[in-house]
Amino acid sequence: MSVDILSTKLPPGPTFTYPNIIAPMKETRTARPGIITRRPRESNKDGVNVNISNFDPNYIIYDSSTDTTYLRGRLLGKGGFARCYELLDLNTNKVYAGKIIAKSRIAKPHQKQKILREVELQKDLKHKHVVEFHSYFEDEENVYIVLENCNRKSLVHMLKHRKTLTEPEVRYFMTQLVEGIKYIHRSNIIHRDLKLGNMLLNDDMQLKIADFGLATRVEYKGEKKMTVCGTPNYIAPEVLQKRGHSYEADVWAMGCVMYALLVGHPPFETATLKETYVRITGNSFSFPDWVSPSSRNFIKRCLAHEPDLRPKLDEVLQDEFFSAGHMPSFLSVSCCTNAPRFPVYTKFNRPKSYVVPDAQHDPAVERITSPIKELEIQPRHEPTPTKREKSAGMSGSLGRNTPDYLAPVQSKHNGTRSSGSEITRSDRSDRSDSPALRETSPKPRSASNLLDVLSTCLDHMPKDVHHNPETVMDLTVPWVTKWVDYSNKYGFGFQLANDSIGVLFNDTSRILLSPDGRSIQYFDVTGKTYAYTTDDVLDDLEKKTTLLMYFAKYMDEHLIQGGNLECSKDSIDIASGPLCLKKWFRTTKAIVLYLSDGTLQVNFFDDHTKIILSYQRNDYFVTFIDEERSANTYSMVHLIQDGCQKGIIDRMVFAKSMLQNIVDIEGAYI
Ligand SMILES: Nc1ncnc2c1ncn2[C@@H]1O[C@H](COP(=O)(O)OP(=O)(O)OP(=O)(O)O)[C@@H](O)[C@H]1O
Repeated sequence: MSVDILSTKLPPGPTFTYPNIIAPMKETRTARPGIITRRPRESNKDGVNVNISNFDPNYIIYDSSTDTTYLRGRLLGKGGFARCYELLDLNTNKVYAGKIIAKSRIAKPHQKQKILREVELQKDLKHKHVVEFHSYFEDEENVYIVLENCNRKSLVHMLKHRKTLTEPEVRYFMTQLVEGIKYIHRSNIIHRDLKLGNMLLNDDMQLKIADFGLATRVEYKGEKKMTVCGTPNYIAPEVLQKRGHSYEADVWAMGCVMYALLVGHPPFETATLKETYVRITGNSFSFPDWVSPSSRNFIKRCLAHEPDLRPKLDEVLQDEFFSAGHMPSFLSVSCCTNAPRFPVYTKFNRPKSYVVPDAQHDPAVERITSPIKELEIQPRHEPTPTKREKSAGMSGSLGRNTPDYLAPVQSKHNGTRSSGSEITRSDRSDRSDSPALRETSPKPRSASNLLDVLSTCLDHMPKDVHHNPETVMDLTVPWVTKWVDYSNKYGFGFQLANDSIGVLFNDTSRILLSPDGRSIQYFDVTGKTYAYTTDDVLDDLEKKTTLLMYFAKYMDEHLIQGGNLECSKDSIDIASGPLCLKKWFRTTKAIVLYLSDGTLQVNFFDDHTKIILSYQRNDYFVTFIDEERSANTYSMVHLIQDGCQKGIIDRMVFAKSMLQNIVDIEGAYI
């Protein structure tokens, strides 16, 4: 809670005149249950989902001045005067934060004054780092201030869980705080109560400066304010000493906020107010060892005893603290409780200028002037033959192109293998008599080869089996663990089992964030690849990189992994580059995902089961993820021999028709 400290001992500040803030108050009343004629909707016109179960249909608040009915929802917090609740506007279905102040609590004139000042100063402010004012009204019992909803609480709550924040997080919040204060000062307002509790967070982890209850307007250039107000731990020495203060008092508080975020408590905090004030006026504070030199320097600059020596807000973002070191482009809400893992950052040498040859196809790379590193996509090549393959006389693509077990499959297909006989490894070495297969199967990872193998498997496996075939353990299956289809606007986001995250944009370019979250690869529409780090994003790829981060954040916060299928983080890069989603499409039944290593995944909409067909360790496998999200992988060799349940076979048949589509559309060599 903020307090007008020492206010009883000091002469009052400039007299507050009732500002012409709101049109003369019209009659308002709290509506009674039963007057709602419109059923709350589950989403508003911005497409934002509203959880209507959070709102009490029996608690209705009515603003007759605008004929707006609100439902009261969850309690967001309590202050000295106010209780703040989520309010659902039934006209627009938008959720706001409503500060509700009981009139019985604001009987004294200065209390009412505080509220009016807050409204007067905040009502015209519009900035992404300042809580937006929506409306103000009264009824017989309460005063209501309706504000932008910041439902991730405040930096106080975050610090309570986390104790201290990492330097990149502090850089992220401080940059936003500076932007917000710069705007407030440009509007001739001094906030005078900047502290962690007044730094609110919305769902996107954007900082929003709140609580203008102690703010004041500077009426003329050079005006000094005399009222002693603020929150003890954050109050500037010139305010305390009544020397007259101005915007610089906010810069001081900014230094206190940054110190608190890094160290866990404000710089002058002591057990008593008196001792705190002695420290503030004596400029006595120190840093624990772990605070970096650039953080210390910046905090020291903000905490200069003389206001004129503090940095000017227009310049602060050039301070080394902001200009060097990692600056996250977004923070996940999980940061409220757990420290994020940030990459180790390396700086690349940027060539001075570079223009992508036919950038006009790709708006986001129209003016690439500073690619960090251009990588040509290597033509897909076959892996070098293994020793075993060499000694077996197999070389290059021929040996690889015919997977071990296909010879017996083929011979069974040709009627040369007696039914029921066991398929063994030694059987499979007899592959030289399968030329047809070789001709139609140019690469083991190609869609056409997978299609052939799958067809053979389906043709020959026993159909009336009720038992589960032998499962394969210890296999790294590449698959899409999460996806989000935003192709009506941007593209298709996906997360792979190795934790890499990517987006297949509508313009056919692709972007991929490595599993450790450090490096990004961008594949433009012509197939050129650009590699850079999250710390050093190519200017012209900022938009797509930001979109990638939004997709990542969305999937992190809203989606659960589609099955319990473990995958080691670094184990599924393939010879031709990092694993990536190559194609996707939907049917009415399923979504079909085709990966760059030739893996086909089909996610069925009705029961959320999934089938994954992959080529691993020279064999083909079928992975089935059931309704309970539990995964089992079978070798196609075993399936041919032992069969499997009808449900799996049906899904394999469907996958086959999807694969046929891919081959028909894209050609055999995709
Ligand atoms: N826009 C908002 N969105 C979400 N929560 C909010 C919002 N505004 C305020 N709150 C919550 O409500 C609490 C009370 O609000 P606030 O501190 O402004 O009340 P107050 O009584 O005017 O404050 P003070 O005691 O600091 O004078 C805050 O601590 C915060 O948790």
